[in-house]
Amino acid sequence: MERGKKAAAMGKKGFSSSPAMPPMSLDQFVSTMAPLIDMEKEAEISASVSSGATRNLETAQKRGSAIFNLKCVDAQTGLMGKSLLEFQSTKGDVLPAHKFGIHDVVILKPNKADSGSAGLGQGVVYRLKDTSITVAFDDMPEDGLNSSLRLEKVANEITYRRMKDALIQLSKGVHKGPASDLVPVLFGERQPTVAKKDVTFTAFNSNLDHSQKDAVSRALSSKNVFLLHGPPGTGKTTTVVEIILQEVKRGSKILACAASNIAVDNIVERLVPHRVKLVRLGHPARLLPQVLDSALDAQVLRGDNSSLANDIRKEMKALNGKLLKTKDKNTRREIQKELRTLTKEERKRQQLAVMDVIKTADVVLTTLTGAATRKLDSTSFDLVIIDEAAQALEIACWMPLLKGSRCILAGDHLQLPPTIQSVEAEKKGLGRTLFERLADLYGDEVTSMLTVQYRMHELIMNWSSKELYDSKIDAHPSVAAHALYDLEGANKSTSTEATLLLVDIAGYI
Ligand SMILES: Nc1ncnc2c1ncn2[C@@H]1O[C@H](COP(=O)(O)OP(=O)(O)OP(=O)(O)O)[C@@H](O)[C@H]1O
Repeated sequence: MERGKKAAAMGKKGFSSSPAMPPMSLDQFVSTMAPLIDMEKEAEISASVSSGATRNLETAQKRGSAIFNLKCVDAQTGLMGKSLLEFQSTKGDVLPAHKFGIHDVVILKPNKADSGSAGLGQGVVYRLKDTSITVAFDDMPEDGLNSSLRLEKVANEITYRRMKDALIQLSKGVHKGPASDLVPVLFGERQPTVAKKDVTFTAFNSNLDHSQKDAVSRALSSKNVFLLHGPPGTGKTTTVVEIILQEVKRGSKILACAASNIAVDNIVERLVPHRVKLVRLGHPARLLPQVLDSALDAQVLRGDNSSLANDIRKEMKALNGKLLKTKDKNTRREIQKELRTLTKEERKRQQLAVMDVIKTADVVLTTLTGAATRKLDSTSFDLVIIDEAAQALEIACWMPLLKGSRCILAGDHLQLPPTIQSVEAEKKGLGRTLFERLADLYGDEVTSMLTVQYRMHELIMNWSSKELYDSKIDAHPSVAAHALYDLEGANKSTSTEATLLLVDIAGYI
């Protein structure tokens, strides 16, 4: 909401929410961001246990970043070979107060283990109820499950390492590689360009409104960068999906990302009915059940190389059995040699299986952090699309951007900014997004704003339209006058008839 206030106070200067800042050079960006990423990492670490500052378990428990006195009540294999372990409290029905969330990375330890001790396994929170927590582990922890246990939340250091790596790549100057022509445009050293002829297209979605069609056409014409500015409910994701479909039709290979897993899954779900060749990268515990079929792990399991790897594993199991029974030194040496060869072959087959899937996909979808996976090291893309770009740190956007020669960012920098833990890093500019920076740098030249909203009554819309969007937003007739009592099962009454009630809360908070 801070953004809204800021923009309103500034007198509606179009799509920029902050005073125009001088363009930032690549060198300035690198030198400003490096210490800010460290500050943010420290802030996150101090809010978790296991790695870094907070070694005091009592404090961790009070803060909710460790849950003690757990028992394992169920162990199942699922989610493409992952082990799903369910834990409940040994001390009562409801788990103690905690701050664990779905998708958090956690370590399982014996209840009484020292704070610095190695855990029984590391996994990802898959399901959370008042009375239990289910964690997905890559491998079943070998022992210790029958004793009293605890879970510790781990700071997600991989994200910071990957952001730092992207910064290092940028600092070296990106003269080669897929993004070599894009980087100078995104730092104002070279002007953005567009196709000489207007691009016409036949829409897959016949309901697109005029602002959505115009945005798709401009996106298709852009040669390096395009900003899709989507105020609330104006069909930003609907438009992103249309752009992806049009680009696939043109033969582009696309990397589509967003900061959150849910936003990525949202795009996957909308592409699947169009039978696009796509793959969703990411830990299966973090994906919506309805997109699991598109997951890399699921597709790898269906591939030829994967079944070969499976055969090899069976062969290795048999050889290991033989090894246990054999006493003769020469025979043992022979078996061990064969096992080493098979291990290499199995790893190669696994890698080939992954590469096959990625190579044949027209659209690869993942989170921004996921785009830095080694699995994509040798893959480049014609287009990188980032949804929710105004809620993502700029440095996080660079993880996918370094893999492509063109980019489209979709978002609304007049809504909530990215969440930042370190107050100091925020003050020093970590939260200034690439979307906002490019909107300041190039404005209308690279931006289209969607102007029809499909979500709210026009009375609700009018305030934000007037204060933030230059009164350019219209309510679609299907929602412009819809009221609560129009909902199925709702009765007409004074409270369902009112559309907008302003309550003065002065004195209440
Ligand atoms: N051209 C259209 N005709 C009819 N309905 C539409 C159209 N475009 C979008 N919608 C509907 O409007 C709603 C919002 O669309 P979408 O999720 O694409 O918007 P968004 O801008 O990404 O949303 P958010 O504000 O949550 O970011 C959806 O229910 C979608 O089906």
